[in-house]
Parts: sequence; structure tokens; C-alpha cells
Amino acid sequence: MSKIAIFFGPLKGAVNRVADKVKDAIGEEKVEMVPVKDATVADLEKYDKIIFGISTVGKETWHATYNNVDWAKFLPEIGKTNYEGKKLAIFGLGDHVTYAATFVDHIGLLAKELMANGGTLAGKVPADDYEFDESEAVEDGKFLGLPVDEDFEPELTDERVKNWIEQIRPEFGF
Ligand SMILES: Cc1cc2nc3c(=O)[nH]c(=O)nc-3n(C[C@H](O)[C@H](O)[C@H](O)COP(=O)(O)O)c2cc1C
Repeated sequence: MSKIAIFFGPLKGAVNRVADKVKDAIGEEKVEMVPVKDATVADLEKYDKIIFGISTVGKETWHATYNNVDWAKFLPEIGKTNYEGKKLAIFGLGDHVTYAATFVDHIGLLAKELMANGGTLAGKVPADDYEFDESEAVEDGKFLGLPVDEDFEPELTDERVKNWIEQIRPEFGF
């Protein structure tokens, strides 16, 4: 069976923590961890099953981010390949209290970039499960990936990850 890649960044923060939980839930031996920091399109092309881990730490554009340099560097690579036939899913870290009007926006930015390049996403979750005002990550009442809030709802993370892994399991076939 081909390995599932978790492309994640930045290192050592909440995304990294949740990426480890996702890896453990799937089974370490089935997963390849790929920090986006030094990854390129060639790394993306190696895998048919990819889970992306991202946080929202900036404003409207990737280039406005000042904290998430890993993703700002990697985003241009995303558009250099086609995702037709690949299994894709995204989890995204955010803070639904302080940033209720831009909650996990970068799930939306990344999802739209993938979809513009032929990708379809597994693992959408109902927006009704979360409290927030606005998010660019919502389409037709669903988040385009799994939002996780380690700042204000860390106690919900394990359950969220567990349920989400069960949701995407049939699609990814792990
Ligand atoms: C400067 C800054 C801006 C942020 N902007 C947003 C935001 O617009 N929307 C959101 O949902 N969370 C926002 N957050 C919260 C982060 O996404 C959250 O703390 C996340 O867990 C960070 O994960 P990381 O340390 O792995 O990057 C922001 C955090 C910081 C420090």
C-alpha cells in the first residue's frame, strides 16, 4: 500500500502537535511526515494520498503572513502540479475566539489552490459544529477541511482528530 504523506508546517507548534496525532491515529508505519519548510513540487508528486496541515497566522494573503514562513514558501509549489486522482484532505489550526472573523481562513486558501489544480477534497466537516463569525474555509455549509483550535478548545482535539480519521479512512483506504 502506498504511504500517506502528511505535509505540514510550521514545525514545533500546534500544527506539528496535531500532525503527530493524525499520524498516530492512522498508524505510524503507514505515514510519511513531510515538513513543508523545505518541500517542493517533486515531493508532492511522489504521493497519491496527501494530508495537509496548516495554520492561519496572517491576513488575506500568504505573503501577508509573518509567522508562517514555511507555508508562504511552499504555496507556490502547490500550483505546479495536478491533483486529479489523488486523495487529499486538510486540517487547519485556528483560534475561533480571537479570530472569529477569519477563522481557519488558510484551510480555504489552500483548498481553493488544490481545487483549481484538479483536486477534490475528502474530510469536509459541518460548519455548525463550530462557533465563529466568518471563514473563507466554508463552502455550502461545510469547512473544506478539519478545523482544530488548540488555543481555546484543546480538550476537543483528540476527539476531532479521531472522528475525522474515521471519516476519511474509506476514501484514503488506510
Ligand atoms: C499573529 C497571529 C495571527 C493569527 N490569525 C489567525 C486567523 O486569522 N484566524 C485563525 O483562525 N487563527 C489565527 N491565529 C491563531 C493560530 O492559527 C493558532 O494559534 C494556531 O494554533 C497556530 O499554530 P502554529 O503555532 O502551529 O502555527 C493567529 C495567531 C497569530 C499568532
